[in-house]
Amino acid sequence: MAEKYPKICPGGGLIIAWQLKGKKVLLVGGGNVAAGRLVNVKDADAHLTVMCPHSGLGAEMKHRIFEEKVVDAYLDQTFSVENGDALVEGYDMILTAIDDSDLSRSICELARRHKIPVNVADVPPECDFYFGSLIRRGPLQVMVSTGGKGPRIAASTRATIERALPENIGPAIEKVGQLRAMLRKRAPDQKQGPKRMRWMIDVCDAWTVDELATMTPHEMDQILEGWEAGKIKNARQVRGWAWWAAPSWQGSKKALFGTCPVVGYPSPWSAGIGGAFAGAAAATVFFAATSRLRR
Ligand SMILES: C[C@@]1(CC(=O)O)c2cc3[nH]c(cc4nc(cc5[nH]c(cc(n2)[C@H]1CCC(=O)O)[C@@](C)(CC(=O)O)[C@@H]5CCC(=O)O)C(CC(=O)O)=C4CCC(=O)O)c(CCC(=O)O)c3CC(=O)O
Ligand SMILES: NC(=O)C1=CN([C@@H]2O[C@H](COP(=O)(O)OP(=O)(O)OC[C@H]3O[C@@H](n4cnc5c(N)ncnc54)[C@H](O)[C@@H]3O)[C@@H](O)[C@H]2O)C=CC1
Repeated sequence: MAEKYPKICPGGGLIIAWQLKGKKVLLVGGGNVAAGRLVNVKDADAHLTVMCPHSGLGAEMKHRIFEEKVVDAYLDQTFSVENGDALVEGYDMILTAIDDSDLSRSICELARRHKIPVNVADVPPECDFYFGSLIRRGPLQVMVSTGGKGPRIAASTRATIERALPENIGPAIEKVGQLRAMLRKRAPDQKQGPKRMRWMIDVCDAWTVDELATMTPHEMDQILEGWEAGKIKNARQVRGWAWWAAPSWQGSKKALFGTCPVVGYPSPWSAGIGGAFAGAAAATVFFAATSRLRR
């Protein structure tokens, strides 16, 4: 019997989209790993301070600090535990990416005392959270984690997922965001929540990713005209004959007759049709052969 409720699988981490906008992050270190952390936290709009002596900065970190200027504060100094309390004061998150695990552990203890969440790149058991292998397509974010067990496998799994993503997934989500905002304006009442959600689910399911990605504001208005009557207009109804020439239909043609971009096997449709023909041909040959034997 199928489980009624999802099974609890202990031993994982909590995968969440932590909102860091404007939060103060201290990053200690300036090598390649620190440069990777920088991308992660700046993608989340954090206020970032980098602490690392100038002589220790790698090429990417130098570029980020002095050319791209995405680092909000740069402190040209080494972290020392003697004045550690003063150094960590006021931060919302601390990240270390240094080649000194004793110092990493000390920074970790300091952060705990100050109740600041901390990630220590070289001492996984001490971390409050791990980083993962990431995909970013506009508003879409995918993270793969192996709980620290196999970072390389996290990266290769991420690459597999990346290849499976529809090309237009980012713009499609942007457009859905706009449509949702327009719907909230048209139907702002809290009590309409369940109807709003049902309607959004049905619209998202009725339009393909390519169709959503190419939706115009005028088409959104047309879809919204169906809201009061609880009607869901799909792309063919909104676009009429133009739909047949639209990129989404070209995409559907590819799905029917092309090859799968992930593993390279032919589309299930053409494979199915081809398989049926091949099956029929084989059966005919078999029948012909056996009937000849019978004769
Ligand atoms: C715990 C964690 C740190 C944290 O977040 O706290 C951690 C820890 C460590 N990694 C080490 C090594 C390698 N790390 C990578 C790659 C990545 N590592 C990443 C994350 C994490 N690595 C966190 C857990 C992630 C998870 O859940 O799986 C990724 C996913 C994201 C990112 O770094 O931003 C990024 C891929 C990004 C991408 O390409 O998409 C490779 C492969 C490569 O470079 O190609 C190798 C060499 C192969 C190997 O060693 O396996 C070592 C040294 C071990 C030693 O000294 O022997 C430690 C420390 C230790 O394990 O003790
Ligand atoms: N993805 C991950 O999480 C991975 C983690 N690691 C671990 O992460 C750590 C950092 O790796 P890399 O960037 O390759 O090392 P790296 O040796 O290139 O860089 C270390 C950096 O720390 C700085 N540093 C050292 N002591 C400091 C101090 N007291 N205050 C401020 N800055 C200080 C150095 O100047 C240098 O910029 C290593 O310990 C490594 O084992 C390694 C590979 C992957």
